[in-house]
Amino acid sequence: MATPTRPAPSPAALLIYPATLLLGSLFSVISPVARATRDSSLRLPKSAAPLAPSLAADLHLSENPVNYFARKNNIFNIYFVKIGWLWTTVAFVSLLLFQPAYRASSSLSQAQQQTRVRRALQAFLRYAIATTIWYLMTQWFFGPAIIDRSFLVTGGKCEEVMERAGKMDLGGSPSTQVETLFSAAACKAAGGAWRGGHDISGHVFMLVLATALLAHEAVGAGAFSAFSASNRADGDSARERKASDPVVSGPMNEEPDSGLARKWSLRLVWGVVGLGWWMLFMTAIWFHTWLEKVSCS
Ligand SMILES: CCCCCCCCCCCCCCCC(=O)SCCNC(=O)CCNC(=O)[C@H](O)C(C)(C)COP(=O)(O)O
Ligand SMILES: Nc1ncnc2c1ncn2[C@@H]1O[C@H](COP(=O)(O)O)[C@@H](OP(=O)(O)O)[C@H]1O
Repeated sequence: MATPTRPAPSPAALLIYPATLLLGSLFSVISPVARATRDSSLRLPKSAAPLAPSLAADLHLSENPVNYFARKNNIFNIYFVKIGWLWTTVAFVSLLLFQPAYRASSSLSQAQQQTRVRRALQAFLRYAIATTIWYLMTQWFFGPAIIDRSFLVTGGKCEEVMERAGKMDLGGSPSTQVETLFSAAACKAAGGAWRGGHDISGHVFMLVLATALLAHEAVGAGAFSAFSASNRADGDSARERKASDPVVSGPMNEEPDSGLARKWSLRLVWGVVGLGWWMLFMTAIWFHTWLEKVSCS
């Protein structure tokens, strides 16, 4: 029997992201609570309010809205999303350390050990690529991040700071000035308003990337463990197989895994994925325009 070492999750599963954004956006339009929050807290011209939640975000008007998740200072935003890549990294490392699919051990044949090391390296490469993409899109791209640059290219600017820059010399090197004016974080820190352009949601981008990466890895690692367990239960037929067959790189003759760490690492990963999905849904309801949300998923 061939061993399904890493069943690939179906690409159709990715449809959950556009579906989530669509559902959140619909909810934001039809929910009386969402409408009431917008109408009372935005204090924007009535015609502009439903179309411009990101404008409200810029103006810091969503600090005490009715719904807890519509607040920028909600605990999940501060301690989970704002340091989301750290959570992603911790969850990913726990998979690599504790899932039998990646863990080499002395009780395995050499061929099996090599297979696991190769698998772990491939997983790390996937993580490194995702980390690089996240970094370039949201943190730094030879200066301002790609999301910030796309905002500027589409006509956005840091309004208050631009005005002040017109009145006085900012000092420093030319690159310091560019950093000061052209990144969303620097603009908001300087008390400016990041307004006018197409503001792709960094939250949506990061949450989609992180949850897809972790879920993809967890499905493979979980299936490997389940297969391993079912093979151990079926001991007689497993013993009939050739333990040293290097082609069959599956887990049928492998050591019993250290159950607790394996279970908890999967729980951590699915916890991060679940909370990530929930925060994505909240962003879809309370923040950004339709186009800004959809353009980064
Ligand atoms: C060319 C090949 C290079 C290979 C490089 C590979 C690197 C591999 C390993 C390197 C280890 C990196 C470890 C990263 C550790 C971290 O977790 S970084 C610190 C944590 N920081 C975050 O998680 C920040 C997450 N937040 C954001 O990105 C933003 O807040 C946001 C969610 C995008 C929202 O943006 P706002 O402006 O706040 O709206
Ligand atoms: N689910 C969520 N919960 C709380 N705040 C959110 C959020 N999604 C987006 N925001 C806030 O909305 C603003 C735009 O975020 P983004 O462009 O990343 O989607 C950010 O404000 P701040 O930059 O003032 O923190 C961010 O913190």
